[in-house]
Parts: sequence; structure tokens; C-alpha cells
Amino acid sequence: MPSSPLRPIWWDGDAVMILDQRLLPHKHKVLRCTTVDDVIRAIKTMAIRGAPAVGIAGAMAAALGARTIMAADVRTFVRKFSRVCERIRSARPTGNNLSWAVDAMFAVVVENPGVDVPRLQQLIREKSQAILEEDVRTNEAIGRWGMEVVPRGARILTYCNAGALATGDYGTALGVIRAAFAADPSLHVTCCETRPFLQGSRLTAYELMAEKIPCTLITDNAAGSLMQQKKIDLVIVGADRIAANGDTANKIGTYALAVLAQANGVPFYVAAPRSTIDPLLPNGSQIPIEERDAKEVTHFYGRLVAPRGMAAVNPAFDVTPHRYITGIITEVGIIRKPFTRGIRRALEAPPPTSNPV
Ligand SMILES: CSC[C@@H](O)[C@@H](O)C(=O)COP(=O)(O)O
Repeated sequence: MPSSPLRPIWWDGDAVMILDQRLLPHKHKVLRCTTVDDVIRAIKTMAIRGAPAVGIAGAMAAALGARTIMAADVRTFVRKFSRVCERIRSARPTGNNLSWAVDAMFAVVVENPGVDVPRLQQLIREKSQAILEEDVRTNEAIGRWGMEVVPRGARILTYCNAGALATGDYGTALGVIRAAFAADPSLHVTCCETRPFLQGSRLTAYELMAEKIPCTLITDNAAGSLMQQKKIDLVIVGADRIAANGDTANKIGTYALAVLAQANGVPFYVAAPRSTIDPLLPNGSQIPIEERDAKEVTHFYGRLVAPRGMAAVNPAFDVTPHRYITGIITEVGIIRKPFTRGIRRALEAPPPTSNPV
């Protein structure tokens, strides 16, 4: 399994190690988390971010919590573990992967009746590592499938950060770009800075430069003009939650990009693992949208830039209606329209082998 210097999270003994993404690219600091609350804080403050990485962090937090539960019997352990899981689930609301991972962690106790508490704690810990490793294999499969939508010499636009840092490693949208670049070094990536948290200029630009992938940074406002000038061949973004009809929540600003892409005849792809799909939501209208601190808008690196007392709203995500999406690149293939049927089939498909056919 690849292990890039930019992997965001790993176990070190009984501690969860988290690369603090708030400080990147200029400072590498690793947080040593030994309690559930340490990890929840890292998720809420976006020391770790990106839907799949948040899911992995949630799984590891569950394992940390399980280890410290004091319980005389399995029943008590399960009751306490359930409470730990619910606390972790609510750390960030929009990404589906966190709920998916917490469910997978709780399933360990459901699927192992008659097993004593120490063994359950061990199985829970092993499950968290398995979720991390599976995520990397999943992203590599997304990369292999995604290569087929990237023409030779493509000029790709991406948004926010859907790279190694946003996942266990390798990335989803950036996984496709990594795979395509390995086959065709002539491609070029434009990344948008992604106001207000700057995941594009701080993280995506950093990952692309580390991989020596030709890239250029633009302000978010410049994307439409580049498309209008025929300087972009396709857009690839990640996702936080995909409804059963293909409506996709992703970083605020994604919707605007998708509309611009359609207006300019540019294909618009979403790259995401199946754990991002929420089949219980018929469409995107009920996807919970995280509202973050207004200070992220009024301040820049802690310095007030708007007039003092200025009101601001800061929705962290938006929902792109499925009609603007050309295809959804998953680990089991590319889902095309009609998405409802394709998504159902993808969810039923067996996990990928290492060489998709
Ligand atoms: C593979 S990451 C997919 C998404 O989580 C990503 O595009 C995104 O919107 C991240 O938002 P963030 O607020 O940085 O967690």
C-alpha cells in the first residue's frame, strides 16, 4: 500500500496521529490524539478534513473510546459504546462517510455476539485500521476507473482538496489525476483557491507540486472565464454526500462551477467512494449543510478584513443537482445517467478487485 508523506492520519501505538492541515503547507505539525474528544476536536476545527478522512478519524475515535470503556459485562459495554459512537457521528454533519464509518464500527459489536469485552475492543481497533486500508485501495480503484475520462494532454480543473490529505491516502479527484498523470505527464491541473478555508491553494496545490504534476492556482472567481476561453477540458471534484438520484453535496462553490461547466460545454465529474453515497436520501434537498463560524469569512489568517461588526454567513457546502453532473467515478466504475439506477447497481456491486475490467 502506498504511504505518501502527506497521509493525514495513522495509528501510533494507542494514539491517533493527525497531520494538522490548518498549518499546511508551511508547517508540518502532528497532533497526538489519545481520547475521543481529542479526535472530535480535530474534526470540528478541521485539523483533519475531507469526507473520507473524517470517516477514518471517526472510526479511530470509536476505537479510542472503546478501549477506555469501563464495563463489567458486554451489555454495559455495548450501551456505552453506542453513546460514544453517537457523539462522534455528530462532529460534522454534511459528509456521509462519518456516519458510514461509525455504523461500520458499531456493526463490529452487533456481528460478534458472545465475544467478551477485551476481544471486542481488539476487533474494534482492527476494524478502524481496516477502514483506513480499504479507503486507500478504494481510491486507487477510483483512480484507475477515472483515467478513462481524462483525454491526452487534458487541462483539468479541480476544486477544494480531494487528495491524499482528504482521504486515507491517494485521494479521490486527485486520485484520478494521479493515475492519469502517471500515464500522461502532459496533463495540466488548474486548482481553485477555495475560499474561505483555502483547501485549494494550501492543500491541493501542495499535493500537486509534491507529485510534480503541472499545475496552476487561480482565484475561485477566475474559473468561469477560463472555461469561456476554452482553457479547461474537464472538471473533477470530490463529494461529501451523494443522494440516491446523484445530487451531490461538496465544498461551497461546487454548484457554481458545475453550472459554469454546463454553460460552457465542459464535462463535470464527481469522484467519490461508495461510502459517500447516502441511498436513504432520495435527492439532495435534505442533505444537512454545515454552517461554520462567520469569522472564517470576515477574517483572513485571524486578521479582520471586513468592517468591524459585519454580518456574514458561511455555509461550508452546497448541493449540485444531478443534471449538471456528467458522471460519478466510484471504485466499481463510472456511474452515468440515469443516476438513480446506476447508483443502485453500484451499491450492489462487489468490492473492486485490484484490476478492474
Ligand atoms: C475526498 S474529499 C471530498 C470532499 O470532502 C471535499 O471535496 C470537500 O468538500 C472537503 O471539505 P472540507 O470542509 O475541507 O472537509
